[in-house]
Amino acid sequence: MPPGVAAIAMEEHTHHHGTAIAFDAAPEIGSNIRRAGEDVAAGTIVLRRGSIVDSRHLAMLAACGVRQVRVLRRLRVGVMSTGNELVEPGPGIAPGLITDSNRPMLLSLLSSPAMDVADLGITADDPDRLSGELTRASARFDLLISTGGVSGSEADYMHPALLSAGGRCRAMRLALRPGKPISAGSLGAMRVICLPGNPVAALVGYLLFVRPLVRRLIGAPPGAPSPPARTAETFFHKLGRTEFVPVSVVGYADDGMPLLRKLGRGGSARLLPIVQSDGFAQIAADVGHVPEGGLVIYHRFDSILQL
Ligand SMILES: Nc1nc2c(c(=O)[nH]1)N[C@H]1C(S)=C(S)[C@@H](COP(=O)(O)OP(=O)(O)OC[C@H]3O[C@@H](n4cnc5c(N)ncnc54)[C@H](O)[C@@H]3O)O[C@H]1N2
Ligand code: MOO
Repeated sequence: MPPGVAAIAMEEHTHHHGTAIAFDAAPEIGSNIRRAGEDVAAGTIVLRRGSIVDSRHLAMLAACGVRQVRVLRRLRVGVMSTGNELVEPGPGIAPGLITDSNRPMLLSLLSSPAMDVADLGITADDPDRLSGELTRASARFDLLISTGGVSGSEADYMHPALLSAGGRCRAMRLALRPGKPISAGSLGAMRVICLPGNPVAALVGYLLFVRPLVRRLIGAPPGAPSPPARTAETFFHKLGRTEFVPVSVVGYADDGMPLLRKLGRGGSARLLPIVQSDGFAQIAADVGHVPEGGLVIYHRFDSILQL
């Protein structure tokens, strides 16, 4: 800015007459001038310790001429599928086999600049191999997420494998549908969450247990609670387990809340309803059928699938 300039007028609001310039209107003193330090005065705190650095902060740091900041190291997370029946996605599949859909889902759910997420592939239902994988993983990761092998039948080995590797583990049956069987524990400093194998059960387990834990470990504040919504029809529900059902928004109630309709027959192994729906409705364990117009919690996929 040349010294002594009091205001800037836009060229299109002026007229040239030879070497003279006429203004359409007298410019206000200071107009169209950005003064050094106007946005950030010297001494302003632009980023506090403990902040999650996102794109806005990167712009600010760059604008302040900062080339490096100290950050926490990334959380190291391993994702493993278990099951003899599992194969990698690809065209065609032999009878009796199942394509591994949990791993791509979890790897995507966990992708974040705050984390280094490693794909540990598929491990067979073999207690020694699982235990070996867990031991190797404990030297590399802060957190291991597995799916499959937790429902407690003879061929479910996550719980025994974690114990035989020298870890701690609790096998639980939660009042949750889908997502009843789940195990959790640790091996050395590595935390372990063993989600059920059924894909929708794995997703619900991720949302309820993995996501909050990961947010805490990377220093992010707890996610905002999901809001209530109203049912557009009766939601039949058996007492005893909190249920997550795929729903679509079909309109808005008089009070402005979304009106939800169930997406056909859900189920813990069925991916199509969750792809065709907008989110999950959560019906509490101690609530029976929810009548038309009744309240449920509505977890929108477009917010809960982000970390
Ligand atoms: N004896 C019992 N059996 C089962 C119980 C129970 O309480 N007692 N609970 C049922 C419920 S509920 C669920 S959920 C499942 C979860 O069991 P597991 O974690 O042991 O899972 P798997 O048997 O390994 O797999 C279940 C189902 O999901 C398929 N699967 C596994 N991994 C994947 C993957 N990565 N991608 C796609 N699909 C996967 C697997 O092939 C099975 O079909 O247990 C019930 N049984
Ligand atoms: O409860 Mo399991 O998690 O339905 O399928």
